Parts: sequence; C-alpha cells; structure tokens
Amino acid sequence: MRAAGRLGSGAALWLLLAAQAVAAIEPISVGIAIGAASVITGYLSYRDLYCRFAECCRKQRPLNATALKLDLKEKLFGQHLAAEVILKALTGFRSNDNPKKPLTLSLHGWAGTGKNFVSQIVAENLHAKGLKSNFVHLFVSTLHFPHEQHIKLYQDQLQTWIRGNVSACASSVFIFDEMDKLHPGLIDAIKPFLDYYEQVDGVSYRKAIFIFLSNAGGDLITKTALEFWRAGRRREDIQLKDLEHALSVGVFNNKHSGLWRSGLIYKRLIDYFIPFLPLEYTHVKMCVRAEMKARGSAIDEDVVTRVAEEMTFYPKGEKIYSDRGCKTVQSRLDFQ
Ligand SMILES: Nc1ncnc2c1ncn2[C@@H]1O[C@H](COP(=O)(O)OP(=O)(O)OP(=O)(O)O)[C@@H](O)[C@H]1O
Repeated sequence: MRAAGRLGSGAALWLLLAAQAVAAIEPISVGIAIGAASVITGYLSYRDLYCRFAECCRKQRPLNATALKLDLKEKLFGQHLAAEVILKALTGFRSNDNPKKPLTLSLHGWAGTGKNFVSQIVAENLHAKGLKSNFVHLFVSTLHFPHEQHIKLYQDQLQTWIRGNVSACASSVFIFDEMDKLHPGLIDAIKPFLDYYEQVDGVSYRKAIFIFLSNAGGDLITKTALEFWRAGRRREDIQLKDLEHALSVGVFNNKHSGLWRSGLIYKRLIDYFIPFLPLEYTHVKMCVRAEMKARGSAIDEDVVTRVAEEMTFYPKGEKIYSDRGCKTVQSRLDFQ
C-alpha cells in the first residue's frame, strides 16, 4: 500500500537534496523533511514510516544468526547443548520461506539453569522489543490456568488467543512457562496449530514459534551429567543424543510434566527437546560477574566468591551442582 505514486527519479533526488539542505540549517526539521520527501517520492510507504514509530510485524524480518550466536556465547553459561540446538533450530527455521509446520521447542532443566533467560534472548532476536513485544506472548501455568475444573474454558481461550494473534502476526512467539504445572491434557488444545496443516480455518500457523519451559526431566539430565562427571568425562562431551530420546519418553510418561501422554509428543510435533544442564560453581561465579557488570559495578572477585559460596550444591557427597542454578544470585548480591 503506497502513499503516493513514484515521481521521476530526478524529482525524487531533488526533493531529498532539498530535505538534506533544510536539515543542515535546522536539524529539528530533518525527520519531517526527509519523511515528507520520502513519502512524496514513494521511497517510504505510509507503512514504512508508521513502522519507524510503532511496532510492526514484519513477515520477512531476517534473523541475524551472528548476533544470536554471539548473545548465546557471551550471555548463556554452561549450556553448550541448548546454545547449539537453539541456534541451529532458529536459523534453519527462519531461513526457510516455506516451513511445513511451526517451530516447537521444549526446554527442560532444573530451576535457575537459564530456560527463561534463553527465551528472553530468543524473543529479543526475533522481535526488537523482546518479551515486551506485542508479538511475543508468555503464558505462566499457575497464573493463567490455575483451576483444574476450568480446563475446557482455558482450552477455548487458548485457541482463540493463539488464532487471533497468529492472524495478526504470522511470526508470533508463544512461550509456555511452568509446563510441569499445567493440567494434563490442556496443551493438547493447541495440537492442530502445531501440526503440518497448510491452514486451519483460514489461518496459517507455519511461521509461528512455540516454546515450552519445564522442570520435568531435570532429574534425568542431572543423572546423565553426573555420570559423565564421575567417569571423568568433560561436560561439553555430553551430546543431544545422550539425552533427547530419554527426555521425550520421560516427559511423555510423567504425569506432572504437562505433556503426559500428550498428542504433541505422540504425533512428534515437538521439534527439539532441549536439555539445560545443572550449573556448577564456576558457572555461578560467571553469573555473579555478569550481574555485577549489568549493574555497572567493578568486578570484585572476593564478592564473586562469597556469593558463589553461599549457594547450596548437590549431590550431598560431591557438591557439584547449584540447587537453584543462578536463580538467587541477584538477591544475594544485594546483601554483600
Ligand atoms: N545458564 C545461565 N547463564 C547465564 N545466566 C543464567 C543462566 N541460568 C540462569 N541465569 C541467570 O539466573 C536468572 C534466573 O534464571 P532463569 O529464570 O532463566 O531460570 P529457569 O531455568 O527459567 O528457572 P525456573 O525453572 O525456576 O523457571 C536469569 O535471569 C539469569 O540472570
């Protein structure tokens, strides 16, 4: 939808040069002048101009894979599997102009290992406003679906909400936190949207992204990490194949996973089960340093050590993994 037809290129150039000349004299006029010239010449449509001020869902906004890779490398600690799989899954999905189904990721791990944190990074790389974007939607089980007796109502609301939002923006992102606290069966309401249909009631869901976050499977992930540690093998040697299948089966058979006997698993509609490994003492220290940096403070290694040593580590004998990951680092830092 163009605001005006294009003028001849000579006239267009003249108008832009005139706008620049005005800008040199009076900088405040620059936006208005260039904006007006652009609209008149057809270089910018009303929509382009509008999108400079308001958030727009740009269908073809490319994913900057380099920026995402850098974010994951620099900000996410101790999660080599998650970083690798998320980068691959997102770049593959977004570089495909014609995906056959929406991308569905299921993130698993104990508290404070970075599942919400990574969702935030992903959201920011997909939509400039990140979690605050109108096209990124966060559902929290205990907040949005608290009562077991209202499952049917929640299912209807969820379908309506997702349908409405994908109609408005095909590349919408939906994040479901606390999946392990979701009533069994509820999530199956969105199964038709995750399937390989070209359209459902006139809406295509194929460009949307669904991310599930869950503590379910955390024990299984810890067990594998511990086996590697006890065998003297490097944490970085743990591969997705060491965990992914066991994770999907474990979650499918776990009544408290939100995906118990779920058609999403049965029909293989979840593209990746992504394990978040339990965090070690060194990772906790990295989190403390990152938090200090974010607060603009100088890194004080004594404080870093003090905060890390205040955390509780398990299993009882070896004390390798922080039982809350990096979750209480921020509040502990306040007390130093
Ligand atoms: N692997 C990590 N790398 C860097 N920072 C992390 C990591 N894990 C956690 N953090 C820090 O700890 C905070 C809390 O972590 P986060 O909310 O992502 O945990 P979670 O895995 O979603 O936990 P829960 O299962 O309880 O929701 C994050 O905001 C981040 O600052």
